[in-house]
Amino acid sequence: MTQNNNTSYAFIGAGNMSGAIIGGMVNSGVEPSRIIATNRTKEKQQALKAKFGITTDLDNQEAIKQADVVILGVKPQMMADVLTDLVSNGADFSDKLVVTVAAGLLVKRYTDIIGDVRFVRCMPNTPSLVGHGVSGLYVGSSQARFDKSVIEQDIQITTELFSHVGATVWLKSESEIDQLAAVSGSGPAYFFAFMEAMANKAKEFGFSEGVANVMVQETAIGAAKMTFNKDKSFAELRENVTSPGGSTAAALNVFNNNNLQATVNEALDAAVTRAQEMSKL
Ligand SMILES: NC(=O)C1=CN([C@@H]2O[C@H](COP(=O)(O)OP(=O)(O)OC[C@H]3O[C@@H](n4cnc5c(N)ncnc54)[C@H](OP(=O)(O)O)[C@@H]3O)[C@@H](O)[C@H]2O)C=CC1
Ligand SMILES: O=C(O)[C@@H]1CCC=N1
Repeated sequence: MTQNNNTSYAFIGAGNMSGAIIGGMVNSGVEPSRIIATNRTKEKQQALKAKFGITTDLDNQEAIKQADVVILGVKPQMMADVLTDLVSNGADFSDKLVVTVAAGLLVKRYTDIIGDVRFVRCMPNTPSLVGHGVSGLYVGSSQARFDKSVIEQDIQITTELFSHVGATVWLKSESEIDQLAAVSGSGPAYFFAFMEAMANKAKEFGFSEGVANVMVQETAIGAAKMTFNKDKSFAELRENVTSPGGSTAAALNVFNNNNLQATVNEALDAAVTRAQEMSKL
């Protein structure tokens, strides 16, 4: 099975992450009738149906039956129970490509429950919704039992799927997923936290909430867009804003005196450590 205009997708668990991927897929032109989503509570499903026109009226078993690619989008803590329940109720993954987006769960944890099926681990991020996602991808070593051509096809199908919502990065070892997650998986939250802090200070200066938000939003998107100019590194772009002895230099000195790089290093290391801990739970 190569991905084509008929490939169908079932998202099991339609929360924040699945919703972002589904939205990004539909926005990039994937036919909504090829996308099924299930969720434990019905409100989120109904919202996705209303917004994107996808199919949401099937239960997990029927959704899996009808799909070529099954995307597992429940919380890591729930994954084993959800899969055990599916298998004990007869779910058959043998002709499916199964893709998980959960953090901190090793491939073996899945294949121990659902068997040695065709399997890809993905670490996406929520900017998938707006076509600027980053998806780290890893084909499990248990895939060694499949023909090289099957694995290559699965790599192609998954690359095409996640290319609909942004950039794809194939990883050579499963441990790299935790590192990629610390950068791009969790990364949007770091930028949101920084934006929140800047907007709070702008309001403290006396700007209205609306003006504070616009200043921060436009600055963030403008700065991000400028980094796609391949002629200039992040450091050069920073230097271009920073007049020697000027006000930007005064602000950056505060960040540096508070060890910005060391703080970022410590935060990303903490994310990796937590993902590693989760994989052992
Ligand atoms: N959010 C992010 O930025 C990222 C998340 N991830 C991964 O994505 C996964 C989902 O995270 P996120 O979307 O944030 O979490 P959410 O809680 O938003 O989504 C999980 C969804 O799964 C549903 N669910 C639970 N049990 C079942 C079931 N038996 N059948 C169908 N649906 C079920 C929940 O329903 P209910 O409405 O009842 O709670 C919920 O809507 C996690 O494994 C996380 O590690 C990966 C990268 C980034
Ligand atoms: O916080 C989490 O566990 C997931 C992984 C990356 C983003 N959200």
